[in-house]
Amino acid sequence: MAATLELSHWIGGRRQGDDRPAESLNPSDTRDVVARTPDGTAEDVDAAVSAARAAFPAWSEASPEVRSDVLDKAGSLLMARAQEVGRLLSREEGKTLPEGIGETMRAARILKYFAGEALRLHGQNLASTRPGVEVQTYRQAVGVYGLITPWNFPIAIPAWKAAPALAFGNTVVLKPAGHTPATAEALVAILHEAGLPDGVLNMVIGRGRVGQAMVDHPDVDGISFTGSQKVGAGVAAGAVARQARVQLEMGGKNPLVVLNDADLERAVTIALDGAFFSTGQRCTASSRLIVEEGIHDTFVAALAERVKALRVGDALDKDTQVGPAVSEDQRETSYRYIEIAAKEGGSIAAGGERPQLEKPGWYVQPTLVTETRASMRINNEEVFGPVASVIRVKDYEEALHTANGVEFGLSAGIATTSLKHARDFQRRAKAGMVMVNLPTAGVDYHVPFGGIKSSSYGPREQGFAAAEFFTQVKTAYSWS
Ligand SMILES: NC(=O)C1=CN([C@@H]2O[C@H](COP(=O)(O)OP(=O)(O)OC[C@H]3O[C@@H](n4cnc5c(N)ncnc54)[C@H](OP(=O)(O)O)[C@@H]3O)[C@@H](O)[C@H]2O)C=CC1
Ligand SMILES: O=C(O)CCC(=O)C(=O)O
Repeated sequence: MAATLELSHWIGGRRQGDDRPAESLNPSDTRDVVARTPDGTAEDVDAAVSAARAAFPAWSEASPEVRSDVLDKAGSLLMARAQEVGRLLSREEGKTLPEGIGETMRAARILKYFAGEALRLHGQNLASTRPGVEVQTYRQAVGVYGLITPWNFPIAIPAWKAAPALAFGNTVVLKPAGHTPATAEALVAILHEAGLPDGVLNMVIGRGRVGQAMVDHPDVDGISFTGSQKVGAGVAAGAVARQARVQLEMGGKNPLVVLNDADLERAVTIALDGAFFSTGQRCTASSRLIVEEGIHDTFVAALAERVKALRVGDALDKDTQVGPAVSEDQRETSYRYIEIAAKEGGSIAAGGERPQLEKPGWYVQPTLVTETRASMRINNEEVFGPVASVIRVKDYEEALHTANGVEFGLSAGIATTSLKHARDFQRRAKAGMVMVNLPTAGVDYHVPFGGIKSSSYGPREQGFAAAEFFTQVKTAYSWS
């Protein structure tokens, strides 16, 4: 069994906190303690915010080249260690090793992308309505950002929040998810190794109260949060009450529409990927498969066969296609929804049972529930596990109506060979991201990411859009 890591907070450029009452466990084998960690308090948050505030003037006024170089170097270091960090990620979170290494590479590329963006931050020059007057806009750093991140992308999400914050001259306090502190710590350590000055990036490890203390802290200028809708709502309320900036990325109940004219093989493959890979623990997962009746039976039969063939197992085994759920809670949520769906009239076409594996882990058998109705709970509430449901519809209009008929609006996909329907779906799907003949999950790192309705709140994350949240605009007038 690999060694247990002894982690500490990062405050003011140093590791601090050697009382470690909390543990993160390997979900593939719960006998394996991945890390022992402190359980941070409001005092730790206060110390981290003070360090971030003290570091802000020098960092925000440094040449953008300095910030760019640090991010670029950190990206290179992370790429060089992608195997090692990816293995740690898979051991701690439970996604398969190729998924863990892939996510680590994605984080490295995000760091490099924002190294470039640091140099591209720009404003505008406008003609004034008054002759002889010039108007310019600038984007400037805001101050101290609190980042609250989830466990399902334990390195990519901290990277895509921290990299733009740092690139544009802000300083940061990161609170990683309680289930995955070790992976986040690897990122923070690499950024320091790359030359990040003390106090620019701080990390306080601990449970939800650490996040709450950041939301309530009067010297935190903005909060970026990814996680559940329930916690997100409280984060927004707390931040808005004291006029802090806030950005939330929350759940999804993402539809994949499959039309009669779809390429069957492609439709099945994208449904399998979108619904079950990464153990279905993606806010972009294709959890509702909305299938036109002419292709319904063939599609369901072909997909059920592929779902049954998925190999569930230890995330680090080379044959594993679906790793465990991150925690006992997440495993039980999946089985609870399978039971609810069956009680409400759904039929289990694949999975449903508990896998019998030797290792004590939080495994879930990938499950396909068919014959469901749009009104059922399985089609309205986020499960966040390898569970997908099928809704049969009579035509495209009913499919679109069903796809749009939930409170979420993150990602939506369609499998079709009809240009007309593809373009119409792109226009009319009520979602922040629309995919044609592609899985709803698995997005690029250099373009905006986010949803509408209850899925997201505030400015978009990632790509060029990240400057909106992590800078403030100043308008300058001059006459000469
Ligand atoms: N949109 C997405 O990508 C994600 C969605 N989810 C959804 O959320 C469900 C539950 O997952 P869970 O991990 O419990 O998600 P949470 O929303 O509880 O956790 C997300 C982050 O918020 C922190 N947090 C918890 N309570 C507070 C609080 N009161 N104030 C500030 N921060 C807080 C968590 O800390 P800690 O981990 O220490 O509790 C974690 O860092 C999942 O089943 C899924 O439906 C989950 C993860 C990602
Ligand atoms: O689908 C993706 O690539 C990103 C998903 C994501 O951000 C999430 O699940 O939190």
